[in-house]
Amino acid sequence: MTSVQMSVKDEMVEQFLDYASRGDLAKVSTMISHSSQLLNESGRQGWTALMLAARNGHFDVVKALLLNGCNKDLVNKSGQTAHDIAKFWGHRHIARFLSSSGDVALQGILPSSKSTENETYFSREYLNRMSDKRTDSEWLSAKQSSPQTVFIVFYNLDPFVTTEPEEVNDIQPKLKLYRFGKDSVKEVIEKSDTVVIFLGVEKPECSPSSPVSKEDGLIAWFALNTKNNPTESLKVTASNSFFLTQPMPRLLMLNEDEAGIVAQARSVLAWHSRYSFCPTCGGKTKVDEGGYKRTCLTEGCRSLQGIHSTCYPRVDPVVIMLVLHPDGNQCLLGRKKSFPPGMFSCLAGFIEPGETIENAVRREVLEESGVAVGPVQYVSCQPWPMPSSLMIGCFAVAVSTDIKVDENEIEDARWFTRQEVIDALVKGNQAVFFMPPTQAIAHYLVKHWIGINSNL
Ligand SMILES: NC(=O)C1=CN([C@@H]2O[C@H](COP(=O)(O)OP(=O)(O)OC[C@H]3O[C@@H](n4cnc5c(N)ncnc54)[C@H](OP(=O)(O)O)[C@@H]3O)[C@@H](O)[C@H]2O)C=CC1
Ligand SMILES: [Mg+2]
Ligand SMILES: [Mg+2]
Ligand SMILES: [Mg+2]
Ligand SMILES: [Zn+2]
Repeated sequence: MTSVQMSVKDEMVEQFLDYASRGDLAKVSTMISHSSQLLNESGRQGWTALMLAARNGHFDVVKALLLNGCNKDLVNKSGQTAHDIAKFWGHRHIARFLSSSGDVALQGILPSSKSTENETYFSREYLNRMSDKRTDSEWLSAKQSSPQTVFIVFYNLDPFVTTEPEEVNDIQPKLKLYRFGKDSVKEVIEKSDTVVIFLGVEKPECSPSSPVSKEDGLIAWFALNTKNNPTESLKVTASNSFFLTQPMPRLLMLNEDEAGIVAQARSVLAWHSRYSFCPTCGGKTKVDEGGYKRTCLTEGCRSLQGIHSTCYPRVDPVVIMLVLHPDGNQCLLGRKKSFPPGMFSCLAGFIEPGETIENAVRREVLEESGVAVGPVQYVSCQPWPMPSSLMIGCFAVAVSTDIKVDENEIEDARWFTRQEVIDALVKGNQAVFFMPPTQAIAHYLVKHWIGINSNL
């Protein structure tokens, strides 16, 4: 670097520190937008802009510097942080603000947390689960023999579906679950490898046109799964009907009501297919409570004492997060090797035992992208029956912005501007990159961020 270049840079730093010291928010913001490196520069005695603003009580400037990602832990030549300086000079509100780890400033990036329950694909409850009926074996067997009862059938966890007649010629026809009556599945139910579970009863408001049952007015639904191809034994009348192999992405082609039913049925049936024996002693188990419990048959087995957590279907919590840049105008998206070329999505990861949602978000983002995260805000969730995850969707604000990808887990991660994201949502795969389909919570999170921040 020549001495001329050095002095230009030094002059810029001096200017920046002077504006911060005088509390000139507009000038400070303009200079940061041109050169974010200024944020952590220091002048005489190692004083940074944050220290000078804190010294002179300029709260707005302190906030803006933190929002833009400056390091509040730097010390001057006397070993003081900006927090120490604010405290010494009696600016208690600034000291408090700095000691709250700057999260308050970063919270400004997040939308206000109105608690609205947002519906996602796989989350609609078409059935009332009526868990109290699961232990009423008489009621359950009466319902299994009722002509109004609906059975849905899975073969190795693939549901039997039919195409809507008028949509057969569409490029992507909508799929419907094939609704069997008791006589059509009788033979399959009798096979020893078949597992039958009770799903619930139709909510009257969801299915006003359905006939009501003679006994108690309730239309019950059951699901069954078999490991041997049951096609020969099933009585099917519709022509365009088949087992839906390759669940992803084809499970996303169901209507919203039925997607919710599949989320419930597939996850519980997947649990049965993976936990054939007692996980504690390896002994045989019996299916109880309408398919919602497997009880070990070995006398004295530890699984029968205390908390019976191995006896009930499991759900794996997964965090999925849209990480927002401290400038509020970019978001972090990544891609796994297995994604179709050009697709980027939110980062995601399994929550580990003994971990909060917020800490799992911070750990997974750091592991996969090298980006450090501050505040985290829950947005919405989505059951994901592949086989039994609950996707917990969050916004998170980055406190560092350099990316270092963990190539074992993902192939690439990048900051995308709001405009690039809008283009991807509007133009689909004609844009620089494309997003997962609308049914994925990743898509929902991105759209929610754009919607919330747009001035439209
Ligand atoms: N709905 C949506 O929009 C999206 C849904 N998802 C879903 O979220 C889930 C998790 O995302 P992902 O990024 O893969 O998670 P992670 O980042 O946690 O990485 C998963 C890998 O970690 C290992 N692993 C560690 N702990 C577990 C555990 N408790 N259960 C299973 N695997 C574990 C597995 O390795 P190994 O297999 O070698 O044992 C697995 O391949 C996936 O099921 C994915 O389908 C992801 C993105 C979007
Ligand atoms: Mg991970
Ligand atoms: Mg991951
Ligand atoms: Mg993980
Ligand atoms: Zn056991």
